[in-house]
Amino acid sequence: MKYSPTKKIVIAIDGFSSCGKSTFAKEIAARIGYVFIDTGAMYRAVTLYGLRHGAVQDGDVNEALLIAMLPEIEITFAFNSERGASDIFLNGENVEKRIRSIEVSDLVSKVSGIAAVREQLVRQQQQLGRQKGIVMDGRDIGTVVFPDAELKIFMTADPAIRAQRRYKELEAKGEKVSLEEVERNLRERDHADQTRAVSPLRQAEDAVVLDNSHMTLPEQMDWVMRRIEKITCAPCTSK
Ligand SMILES: Nc1ncnc2c1ncn2[C@@H]1O[C@H](COP(=O)(O)OP(=O)(O)O)[C@@H](O)[C@H]1O
Ligand SMILES: Nc1ccn([C@@H]2O[C@H](COP(=O)(O)OP(=O)(O)O)[C@@H](O)[C@H]2O)c(=O)n1
Repeated sequence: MKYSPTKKIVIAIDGFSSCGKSTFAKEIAARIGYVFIDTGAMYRAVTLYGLRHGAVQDGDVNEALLIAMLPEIEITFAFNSERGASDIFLNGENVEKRIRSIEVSDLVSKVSGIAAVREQLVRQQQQLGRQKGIVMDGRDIGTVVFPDAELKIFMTADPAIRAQRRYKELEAKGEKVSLEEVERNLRERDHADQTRAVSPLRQAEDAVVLDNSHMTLPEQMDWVMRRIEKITCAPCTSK
């Protein structure tokens, strides 16, 4: 059936690591012609910058140094038609692949716990979504970035299934990493993201929970399109 909306909305997708938020958000955006923004990529890009410029070293983050570097960091997006999603650029360089390494994954939750980093990125995220028609995924989208989002989804999946999915993805990309390392990274990040002082990962009160442990992407799409249509097409169906 053709999707004929009468209004544009903001769709906020939050949840645990590697449960399929970006895959889902990308598919939704393609289906209804929205912009998709992966906010995790933004925290990863700041982490990569810190690693390259000595503010993130030996598994630790020099907060003062990284904060001083923030004005030098420019993050932009450009649509990549081959991937069907936007690639992320760090000061003009396409870092879409670089930011997915286990080295960045191991440090990103330390960087994302810094209030000044969050302030800068949240401001940019709010700008990107000011005209609506956006699907954004992350950890604090429904709680902090867009507390008034019309549709909020909180995603989760069995931790062993999530680790297996991410492991398969990294293995296919040729990254030398073990399943144990991936599991450990997921566990540590989920813990750090849920317990940090600033904007911790939590389910917004008005979010709908989606556990996709045993769901395929087409099943998820049926689930979400019913909800999107209800919100964006309500006036037309009541005529
Ligand atoms: N419903 C699903 N069933 C099986 N695998 C999935 C599903 N959704 C996503 N995946 C796979 O799981 C991995 C993590 O997905 P991703 O979208 O990157 O998660 P997140 O954005 O939550 O970190 C990817 O390899 C993706 O292809
Ligand atoms: N809105 C967001 C998005 C990500 N993050 C941080 O960035 C990290 C990487 O996010 P991600 O979405 O790329 O992680 P994956 O689920 O893809 O592994 C998370 O573990 C969080 O520490 C955040 O704090 N707030």
